[in-house]
Amino acid sequence: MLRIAVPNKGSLSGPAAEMLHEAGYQQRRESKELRIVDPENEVEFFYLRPRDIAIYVSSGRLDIGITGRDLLIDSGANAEEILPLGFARSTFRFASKPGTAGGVEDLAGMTVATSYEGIVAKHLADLGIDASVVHLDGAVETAIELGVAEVIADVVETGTSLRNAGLEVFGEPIMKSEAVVIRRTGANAEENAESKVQQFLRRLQGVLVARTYVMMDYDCRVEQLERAVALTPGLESPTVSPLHNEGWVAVRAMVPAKEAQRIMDDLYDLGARAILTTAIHACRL
Ligand SMILES: Nc1ncnc2c1ncn2[C@@H]1O[C@H](COP(=O)(O)OP(=O)(O)OP(=O)(O)O)[C@@H](O)[C@H]1O
Ligand SMILES: O=P(O)(O)OC[C@H]1O[C@H](OP(=O)(O)OP(=O)(O)O)[C@H](O)[C@@H]1O
Ligand SMILES: [Mg+2]
Repeated sequence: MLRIAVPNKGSLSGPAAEMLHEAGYQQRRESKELRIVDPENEVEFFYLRPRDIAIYVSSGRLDIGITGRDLLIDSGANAEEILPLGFARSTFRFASKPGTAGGVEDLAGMTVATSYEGIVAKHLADLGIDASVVHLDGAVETAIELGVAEVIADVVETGTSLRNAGLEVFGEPIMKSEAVVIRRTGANAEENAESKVQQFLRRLQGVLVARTYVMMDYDCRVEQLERAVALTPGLESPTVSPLHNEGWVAVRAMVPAKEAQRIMDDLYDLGARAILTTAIHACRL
C-alpha cells in the first residue's frame, strides 16, 4: 500500500484534497481525520502539518508527500521535489517599512523575523551578510510594528498582508514556491512502491493536463490545413479526418486553455468553421 502525506491545514490543504479527489482518490470526510485508507487504489493518506511532511517523507516511513517547495527547502530534510502541482503559488521576500533597506546588502546588523528560518539563514550566509534571524510562528508582518525586528522575510502572494501592515518588499525574490510532490532523496526504481508512485504521478499529471488544456475541433478546407494545424499542433500531432463534403477536413487537437479564444479567432480568420472547444476531464499522456 502506497503511503502518502497530505497537508491537514492551511493554504495547501483544500487544493491538495481537491486535486487528489479529481485524480480518483478517496479523501477524508472530516477535517479531524488523521489518516484514511483507500483500499481500491491501495493507498493510505496521512493528514499531517505541512511543515512536518518533508521530515516524515525523508524518514522513509511515508513514500511520498504533498507540501510547499518553500517548506521543503526550509526543513533541510533529505527529500526532493518530483512534480510541481501549480497551486499555492507564492514568492518569498524581504519586506520592511519604506526607507529601512534599499536592498539585501543593507541587512547587515539588522534583525529579520520569519517563520522560514532555514531559508533566510542560508540565503544570508550565501550572500555573506551578517544579520540576526528571529523565528516567529506566523503573522510576522506585525513583528516590525511591535519592535521585534526591522525586517521580515515572508510568503507574499497578493501583497495584501504587507500593504495592511504598511510594509513594502525590497530586493529580488528569495524564492518562488508552489505545491509540490516530494519523495526521499535517493529513493530509486528498485523500491517496491516504485510502480505505484509512478501511477500516482501519472494520475496527478492527468489532472494538471485536464486543468490546463481543452480539446478543440474544427472543420477547414484542405488548402488551409497546413496553416490551421500550425495554430493547433496538439501534443503529438492533430487528428485529421475527411468530411463527407469533398475538399474539407475535420481537425481535433488539444490546445492550452488560456490560448483557446485567440486560437479560435485565428482559425476563423483562416476560414475554419464549426470551431468547438470541450473540457478534458481526465487523461493519461
Ligand atoms: N497566501 C498564500 N498564497 C499562496 N500560498 C500560500 C499563502 N500562504 C501560505 N502559502 C503557502 O502555503 C504553504 C504554507 O502552508 P502552511 O499551512 O504552513 O501555512 P498557511 O497556509 O499560511 O496556513 P496557516 O498560517 O493557517 O498555518 C507554503 O508553501 C506557502 O508558500
Ligand atoms: O500576499 P498575501 O496574499 O497577503 O498572502 C501572504 C500572506 O498569507 C500568509 O499568511 P496567513 O494568512 O497564512 O497567516 P500567517 O502569517 O499566520 O501564516 C502568509 O504568511 C502571508 O502573511
Ligand atoms: Mg500562514
